[in-house]
Parts: sequence; C-alpha cells; structure tokens
Amino acid sequence: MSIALTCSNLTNKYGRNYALRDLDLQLEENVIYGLLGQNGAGKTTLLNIIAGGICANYGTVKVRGTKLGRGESPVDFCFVREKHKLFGGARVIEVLQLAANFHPKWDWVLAHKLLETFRLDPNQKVKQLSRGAESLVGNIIGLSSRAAITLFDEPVLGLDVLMRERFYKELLMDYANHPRTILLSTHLIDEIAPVAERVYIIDEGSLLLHDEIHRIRMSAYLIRGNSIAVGSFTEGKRVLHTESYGHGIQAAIFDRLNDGDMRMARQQDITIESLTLQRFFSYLIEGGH
Ligand SMILES: Nc1ncnc2c1ncn2[C@@H]1O[C@H](COP(=O)(O)OP(=O)(O)OP(=O)(O)O)[C@@H](O)[C@H]1O
Repeated sequence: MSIALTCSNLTNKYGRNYALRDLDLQLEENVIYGLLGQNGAGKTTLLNIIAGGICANYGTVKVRGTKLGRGESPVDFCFVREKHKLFGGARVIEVLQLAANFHPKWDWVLAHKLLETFRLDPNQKVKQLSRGAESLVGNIIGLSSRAAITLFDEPVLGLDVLMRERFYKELLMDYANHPRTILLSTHLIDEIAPVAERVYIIDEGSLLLHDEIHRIRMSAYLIRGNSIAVGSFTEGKRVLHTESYGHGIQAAIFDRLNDGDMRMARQQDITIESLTLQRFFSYLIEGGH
C-alpha cells in the first residue's frame, strides 16, 4: 500500500469558528474516495488546504511523504472546484486548452469524447453556460488531466440524473484504464457508493468515520421490535439512533451481526433490515455529537 497524500491534525478557523478541527486523512494511491459531509461540514475548506489555496492554522499536508509548503500545490494534481473561476469571456475549448497546458498527462482524445458525451458546444462562451454545463466543463478538466491526485468538489451539482450517471460512468471507465487517486466531495452518499471504494465522513470540521463502503453496507442495520427485546439485542452494539415505531421501537445500529445475533432476532421476533447508506449517513451525523 503506498500513500499518495496525508493530512495530519488539520485545523482551520474563520474568525472564531472552526471549519476544520484536528482532521486526519490519508489517501492511498489508485483508490477512489468519497468525502462526505453536510453543508458547512468543512469539505471545501479541506480541499482548498490540500490544493494550497488556504493555509491551515495548524497541521500538515504531505504528498508522497514530502510536506507541502505554504500555498504550495501538489505536483501532478487537479482540483475541480465547486465554484469555478472559469474565464467568463472565453470559449469552452479555450478553457480546456488552458487547462491542458497545466497538466502533462492531459488526453485530448478523452476531452473531445467527453464534450460529445456531455453535449457541450466547444465554441460556446463559458458565461453563457448553465450551472450544470459549467460543472461539466470542470469535470472534463478533472478527467482529461489524468492527474495522479484529482479532487472534485461537488462534481454533480446542478447536473440532471442522466448527466450525473454519464459523469460517474465516464469516471469509472477512465479510472479502469488509468488508475489514480480521486477524491469526490458530496453530501449524496448513495450516488457515490457505486463509484467510491472508501469514504471519509466529516461533520463540523471533525472526522466522524473513515471506512470502506462495502464494510459500512455490511454493518448498517435497522432493528425493530418491542423495546425490551431491541434493548437487549442492541446492548454492547454501536447504536446510532432510536425512535418509537408502532408499539415498539426501531434502532439504527452500526455493527457486524453474527449467527448468534440472527438466532436471537428470530427468537425475540425482531426484524432486521439493511439501512440505505443515505439513512446511515443521516443517523451517523445526528448521533455524532
Ligand atoms: N471564507 C469564509 N469565511 C468565513 N467562514 C467560512 C468561509 N468559508 C467557509 N466558512 C465556514 O466554514 C465552515 C466550513 O465551510 P465549507 O465551505 O468548508 O463546508 P462544505 O462542507 O464545503 O459546505 P458545502 O457542502 O455547503 O459546500 C462553514 O461553517 C462555513 O460557513
């Protein structure tokens, strides 16, 4: 396992408010990560610090073991921002030409294919693009750059379902042939689940969870039954949330279940359902404090 990027103890304040608190994050080479958090969780701040656009008040960013200096960006790196600062008067193709100059592994064949797939007119002025089309120009840059470390901040913002699906499909196809380290920030866990292998979940600037998506799926359950049975079933397990349900209660848990648990559930008339990742995410955030 080789490490592409390490953030240690990152802390950042805007005035008196913490945007990040003592955050640690480690990205391995050639893995797609999701960075999840609600609005204001600190995702953009974290990505900006990695990109060298903001200096953290405290903490370090290392790329392949070497600490980045103040304002320094990683080498062979691409950051697709949520709010682009694309040159409004320029045409789409001119923006791509400019981006190509900064990325030595840029692939024009891919860029032209993506223009077609995303139905963008290369000669249209950027300032005339819709919000979604602007996101797509950023996403073409992110994919065509083939940078070893690529960060996408909310890449599907403003995109309709069809374009979202196309973006994720193109990302996975290109990644299969050109593996690299990709971090996708979003608050939509269900959408990135088929794409990302691992997730970092942050809230109020702190890390709540870092895990593989498939392990989360195998540990996130909704338990229902009468309150005494559910209480004894969940004893010693990580309970994220409980609420009344009919005449009994339901509890969201984050724990692996074994054969003994399944036997007990049958004996106690308890039902067990898998939680959707989005509900798991909500319960985790609600119970995270
Ligand atoms: N320039 C700024 N000045 C003051 N406060 C800021 C600034 N930028 C961000 N913040 C605050 O820092 C916190 C983290 O914001 P950030 O944009 O990093 O979150 P986010 O997870 O990217 O949110 P979103 O999903 O809404 O884009 C929020 O409380 C936000 O209000």
